[in-house]
This record gives sequence, C-alpha cells and structure tokens, in this order.
Amino acid sequence: MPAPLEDVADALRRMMDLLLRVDDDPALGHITSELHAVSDLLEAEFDDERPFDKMLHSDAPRHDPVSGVENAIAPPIVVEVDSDGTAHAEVDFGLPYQGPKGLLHGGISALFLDHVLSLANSNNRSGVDNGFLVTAQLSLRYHKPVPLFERATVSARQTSIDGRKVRAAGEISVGGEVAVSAEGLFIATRIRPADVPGDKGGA
Ligand SMILES: CCCCCCCCCC(=O)SCCNC(=O)CCNC(=O)[C@H](O)C(C)(C)COP(=O)(O)OP(=O)(O)OC[C@H]1O[C@@H](n2cnc3c(N)ncnc32)[C@H](O)[C@@H]1OP(=O)(O)O
Repeated sequence: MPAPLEDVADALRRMMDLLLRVDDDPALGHITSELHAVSDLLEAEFDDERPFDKMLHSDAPRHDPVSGVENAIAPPIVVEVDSDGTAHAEVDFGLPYQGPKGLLHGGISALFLDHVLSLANSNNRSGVDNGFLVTAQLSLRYHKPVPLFERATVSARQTSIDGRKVRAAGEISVGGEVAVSAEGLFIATRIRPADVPGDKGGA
C-alpha cells in the first residue's frame, strides 16, 4: 500500500500533467489561490525537517528526480537489475518531459540514462574503491526521437572497472530500436559512505 507521501506526490504528478493541457485563462486565478493555501499548510506544519539529511539517510532513495516515489518530478521509474547486472526500466514519458512537439526532451534522456547507468554500476561494484560513484563523463548519441506516450525501455550495463574508474553503457529503446545510446565514466570519490554520519551506503 503506498505511503501517504507517495500518494501526495502522485496527486501532484496528475496536477502537473493537467496544467500542461489547459490554456491560459483568468479562471485559473482561483486554482493559484488554492495551491498557495495547500503550500501554506505544508510550510506551517512540516517545514522543520532537514531535507538533505532525509535524502542521505533513507534505506532506499525516494527523493531523486528519476525513481523517487516521493518526488513529483519523477515518473517514477522502477529499475530492475538482472542476474547478469543489466539494469533496466520501462517508462511512458508524458507531457512534463516534452522537448520538441510530441517528443522527449534530450536533456531528460540524459538524466534517465545517467541514472540507470549509475545503478548498473552501483549494483556491480566489487573491486571498486568504497567511495560514492559519481558521473565524471557522460557521452550521448541521439539516433532517433523518443516519442511521448509510447513505452520506452532504459537499460544499462557495466563495461569496465579500472581502480576508481568504472564505465557503463546503455540506451533508450522504443519498439525494439535504439533511440539514444550513452557511455558513461563514473569515479569513486574519496568521500566514503562510512564518512557520512548515519549513512547506510548507496550510490
Ligand atoms: C537511486 C538514487 C540515486 C541514484 C544515483 C543517481 C546518480 C546519478 C549520478 C550523478 O548524477 S553524480 C553527480 C554528477 N557528478 C558530479 O557531481 C561529479 C563532480 N566531479 C567530481 O566530484 C570530481 O571531479 C571527481 C570525483 C569525478 C574526480 O575528482 P578526483 O579529484 O577524485 O579525481 P582525480 O583527479 O583523483 O582523478 C582520478 C582519476 O580519474 C580521472 N578523472 C577524473 N575526472 C575525470 C573526468 N571528468 N573525466 C575523465 N577522467 C577523469 C583522472 O584522470 C584520474 O585518472 P588516473 O587514475 O588514470 O590518473
């Protein structure tokens, strides 16, 4: 059963999508007031948490903009990792991710590939120094546009480990054809998960 915060994020996702479908209209003034009233309530009742701490210390990240179930910006995707280490997720991109008319924004492709490449590496890090893996280089090739409202698959696999340097490659495919391909270099930082008070590890 979804947690209340997941439900709220889901409601917000629905609203963001609807707002991209309406025309500019003075009647929207009343919606603005209602939204501010909800935000005022949230600010008054729940604004005392330190959000960075919450993100760092959760067992499973729930706030990132790709798979974060509590982040309305995220669709969110569910990334599965196979026994061979391939990470993959399926997603139907909607209007909030539009770039050219009816097509996925290229920067959003980069965001999703960065995330899934990163997870392919995080789940295969034996032999890698025990620091956070961060993206040092991400190279993309846009072969075909990614249409909105069609099932896209984002997949990635680790390609090499060389000390602190870990590489991965992946792609976004639609209808079995590669639309965007990516290669990434990730580097284990000198900051180790154990150096972050209370942290349980992670990417
Ligand atoms: C589910 C929840 C979350 C899931 C994960 C989502 C995360 C998605 C991934 C991200 O978005 S991470 C955030 C974006 N990335 C960053 O903010 C990284 C910013 N850059 C850095 O912090 C540093 O530049 C970096 C740690 C990458 C490297 O700094 P260092 O001082 O540790 O590197 P150093 O100079 O010691 O170099 C180590 C090796 O890497 C090489 N290197 C460093 N930076 C490089 C680079 N940018 N390109 C190519 N090679 C690089 C360097 O040449 C050297 O090679 P050798 O060992 O062969 O000599």
